[in-house]
Amino acid sequence: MALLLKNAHVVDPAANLDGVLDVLIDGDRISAVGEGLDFDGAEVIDLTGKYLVPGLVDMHVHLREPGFEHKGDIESETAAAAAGGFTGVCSMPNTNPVADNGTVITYIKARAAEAGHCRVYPAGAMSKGLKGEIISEMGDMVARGAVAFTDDGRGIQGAGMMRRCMDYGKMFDKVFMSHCQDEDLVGEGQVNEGVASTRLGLLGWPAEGEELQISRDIMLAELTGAKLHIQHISTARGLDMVRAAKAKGLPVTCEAAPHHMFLTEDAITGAYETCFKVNPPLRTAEDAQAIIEGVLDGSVDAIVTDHAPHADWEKAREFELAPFGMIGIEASLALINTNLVKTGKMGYGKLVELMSINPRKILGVEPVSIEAGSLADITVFDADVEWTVGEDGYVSHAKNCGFAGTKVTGRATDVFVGGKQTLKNGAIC
Ligand SMILES: NC(=O)N[C@@H](CC(=O)O)C(=O)O
Ligand SMILES: [Zn+2]
Ligand SMILES: [Zn+2]
Repeated sequence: MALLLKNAHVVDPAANLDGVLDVLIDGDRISAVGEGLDFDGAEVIDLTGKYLVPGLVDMHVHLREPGFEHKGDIESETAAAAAGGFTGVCSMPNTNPVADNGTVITYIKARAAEAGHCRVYPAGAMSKGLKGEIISEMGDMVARGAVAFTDDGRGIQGAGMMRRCMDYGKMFDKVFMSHCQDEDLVGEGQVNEGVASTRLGLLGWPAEGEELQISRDIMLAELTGAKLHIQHISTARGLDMVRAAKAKGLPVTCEAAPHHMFLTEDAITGAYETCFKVNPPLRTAEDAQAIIEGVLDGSVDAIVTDHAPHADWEKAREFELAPFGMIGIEASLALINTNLVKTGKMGYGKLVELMSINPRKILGVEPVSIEAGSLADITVFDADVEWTVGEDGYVSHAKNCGFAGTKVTGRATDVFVGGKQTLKNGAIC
């Protein structure tokens, strides 16, 4: 049956739209956009007062399945994505078995289709077992639907190996996404090296441990001609390197997570606050400010969450023993709305670029826009509703959110994926 979405405030810079319109969906595609649309037999959904945008995509998410279902699984974490307003996510390969071959990619896609909450665009590992030694089965993974390569969870340590991955893999025309961490320099680092590590008596994870690999990978992208995307960028200097690469015309993009913009190392007041243990670590206030400025000036291409579910018992340990990572996919839209849009720093058009248009572009997946013929992947949100992160629990299997208790404004109400509703009035369908 056709669906007629009435009276929403449509924002889509790609289609040059910013105003109240109706959207007609027929099957999995949008069939008309305009004022006062009518369609015989269509189910009508009134969206007066709400924003309607091309479906949001979070290009950095850990779904944990296969292998770490005690943290979360494809069903629970894609449902959390829908609750957060996302129509698609890019899944990271640090599962067990690692997503380093076509069979695992096929498994992830099949489980995601079965769950039906959002699209999953799987990233395949660059190296077998994320060991940084042998190139993964890149061609086989691409043939089964992998959209990008990354060893996320770790970085490729050897520059020669990274070069070989890029040289070999660039024939598939996919982006190389880099988790930048020089393991020899970072060692057992727990929190940002400097004031936080000194104050807490924890080993430091220096900014240089990230920046060295950002700089290396930019040089290797130039050497090989491969497309490079820097993951979860967290330092001012790292971002300047990306800026310089872009100015040179290199195919380099980067992403940033809300926790590296709106939380700093100062949030960690005790050695048991493991919800703030993330990789790369929360940095200084100056770094966080620089990342926000990068988002506003276009140096940061995409907002991601690096949604990283962990079990309570894994996080309820001493800082050194707890795993790195926090969840974030249910709060991301609200955090950006609250801190960047409602404060007047940017508009919804920019939000759509950062959370919808650019992620699809970087991943090379079919673009979506609010116009006839486009896939009907659509996010609808209430920009003014106030709520507190975590107060009603999470749809995610995990609770390790560094923003728990934060008052925010704005929340997704309805999500459509290929014309099928996956979130209805804030409830998972
Ligand atoms: N970011 C994190 O702190 N953790 C991620 C790994 C990663 O993204 O590098 C995880 O898999 O838990
Ligand atoms: Zn990472
Ligand atoms: Zn990650």
